Amino acid sequence: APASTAPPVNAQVAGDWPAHGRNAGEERYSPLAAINNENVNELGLAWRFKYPLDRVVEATPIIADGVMYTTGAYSMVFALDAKTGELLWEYDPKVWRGVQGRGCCDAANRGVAVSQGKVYLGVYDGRLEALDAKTGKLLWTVNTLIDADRNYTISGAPRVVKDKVIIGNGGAEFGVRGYITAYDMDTGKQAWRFFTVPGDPAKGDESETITMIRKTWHGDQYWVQGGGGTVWDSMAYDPDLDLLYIGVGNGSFWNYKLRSEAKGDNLFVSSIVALRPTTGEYVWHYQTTPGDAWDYTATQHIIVTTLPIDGKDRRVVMQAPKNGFFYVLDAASGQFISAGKFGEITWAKDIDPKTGRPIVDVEAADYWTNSEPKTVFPGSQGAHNWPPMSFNPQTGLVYIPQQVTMEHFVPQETASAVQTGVPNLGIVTPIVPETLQGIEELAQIYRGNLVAWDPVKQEERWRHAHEHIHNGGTLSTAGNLVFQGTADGRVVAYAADTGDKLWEQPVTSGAVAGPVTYSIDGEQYVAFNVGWGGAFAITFGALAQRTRVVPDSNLYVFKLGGKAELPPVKRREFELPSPPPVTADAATLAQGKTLFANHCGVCHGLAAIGSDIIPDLRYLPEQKHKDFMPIIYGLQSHKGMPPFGEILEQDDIESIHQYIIKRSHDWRQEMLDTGEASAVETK
Ligand SMILES: O=C(O)c1cc(C(=O)O)c2c(n1)C(=O)C(=O)c1cc(C(=O)O)[nH]c1-2
Ligand SMILES: [Ca+2]
Repeated sequence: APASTAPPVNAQVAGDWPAHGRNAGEERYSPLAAINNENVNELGLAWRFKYPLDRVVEATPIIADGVMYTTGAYSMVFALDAKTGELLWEYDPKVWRGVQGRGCCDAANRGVAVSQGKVYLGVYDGRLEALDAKTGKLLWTVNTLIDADRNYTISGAPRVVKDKVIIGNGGAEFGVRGYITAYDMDTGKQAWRFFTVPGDPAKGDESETITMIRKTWHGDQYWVQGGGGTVWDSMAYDPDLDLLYIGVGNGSFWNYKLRSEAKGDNLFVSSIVALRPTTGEYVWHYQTTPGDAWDYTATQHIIVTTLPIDGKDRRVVMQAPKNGFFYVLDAASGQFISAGKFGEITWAKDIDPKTGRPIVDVEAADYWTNSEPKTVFPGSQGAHNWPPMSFNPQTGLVYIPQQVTMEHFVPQETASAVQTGVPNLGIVTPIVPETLQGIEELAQIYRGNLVAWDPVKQEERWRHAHEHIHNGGTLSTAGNLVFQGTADGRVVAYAADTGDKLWEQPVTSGAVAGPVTYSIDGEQYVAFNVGWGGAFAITFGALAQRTRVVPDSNLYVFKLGGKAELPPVKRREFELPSPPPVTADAATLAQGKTLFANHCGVCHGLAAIGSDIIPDLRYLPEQKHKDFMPIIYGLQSHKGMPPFGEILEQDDIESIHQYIIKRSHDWRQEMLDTGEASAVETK
């Protein structure tokens, strides 16, 4: 095996899944082959763990010394006997659920890091915590946030590199300044902090790196808004080069003109940056989308491995960011080696092989210069989002949860000020169709694919089409297998070389997380976290509801000949809602529509179409209509409904309520007209 398969911790234990991407380079490849393309159809359930909350599950479990550590919504941690599924301990960081309003993308958590008897957890509200791996007892906690008034959240998994534990955060859709911080893994004492974008010039630059990148920003607004560049998911480490690679997110505002007068590259937005893990010192960067204006984060999974390039083994960094190009870079220098289109792209024609810069299609994608709305591929969900890919050194292929997305970018003329709990993009909130027919038309475009990509030739080897986008991450093994869960609630195994589908099992909900494999006492297991949620599932409910999956979050562990009973699989049936009458006039409804889009749609679904993980407001029961005002004022903040009392006036709330009622009637009528609903009237 190439050097890159040496895991960072528990190096000797081939059967473990000791770190987020299994090894330091995060290949998500396991050398285990007891389960293989010959026998994978004999997989049966070994055990299952039911999460207490039927909400989003994005975690990659860690398996070390026979224990599995996984997380559910609101950063809750569960330690399970990896052989039996017995719950050993659980830890609830008691996140105040109302902080949900500060998150763009659901109460997600992508898992913990485990090292030397400690479990490290990034908490949704910005804490980083260390727990005793044996007992789950809290050992230390630090607040990683620099500004309590800004909308920072943590969804990502911390990484342990040498003696440091490292974590970033999210929030670039709201207006924050991105950074990443390293803490001493024993004490939690801060070791270093690396800002990804420049801050208030009056306060001075924190480092020469900040002075360097400030030259790529223009105007006097970028730092007021925060600039973005959040490090909300990917990191990888190369032990030989001693480099930490971080994936940096989109700019804030999205709108390039409002953010930086449509000038400059805006470093390190949408970049991969290499740092010294001991000091946080800058080493190199590669920017995938200079002057990003489309939420083209480069936070997607980073893999460090060795590839044969022009006949010579070369250490490389690979990424398939939202922007649709697959990149191979030199791991030591960041030098551009090659790129290929793995997604549907209209924003750029190609990458200039000499400079490594994209050739932007101004006509197709520039919505800011002439304030002209543009429809651009990919959209903000990306050609690939956070669900991790995997690299199999045997086939030489990367397995990408690819997707086709697009977006109508409608620019705002003037910028709004940052406000707690309010997204702030510098564009009009994305529009989705309100009618079933419109949704079906859009759904013909929004498609997911499992793509097997040859990173050396930069070409596709095979693909499987999925009905929906936002499918799960991938795992590849020495058993010539690729595993992936799907948005419509299946877990599937494919042959890694040919792509033949070999095994499939329906499960209780949509699967978005990356699966893992491990072995105990000579027996191999494959684990899938299943729990529908995340940005697409909640915000784009119009499309996401088509999967018909219901919130029913479980961790499924399979083995050859497993005999445990699978729970019944239910799918959503659309019933007829029975809303109260609409009493508002057209102008009030129009106002309600805009307010809903700006304040409610992120969680309850644009156009008030929800996938019912977070309540689908078209189906609000009578009592909730009665309590509408107190709920908006915080009556249910303990359940995740943020208080909007300081954000919305009573008239605003009334118009939002009327708009929701109107949408409920529209839906009811469509159900009747199309015969879609199961004929039952609901109360
Ligand atoms: O810019 C950011 O700070 C930020 C943060 C997050 C997050 O923390 O989950 C997401 C995104 N952006 C984002 O653009 C995105 O598409 C996304 C999807 C998800 C998810 O969990 O499904 N999170 C995020
Ligand atoms: Ca983003």
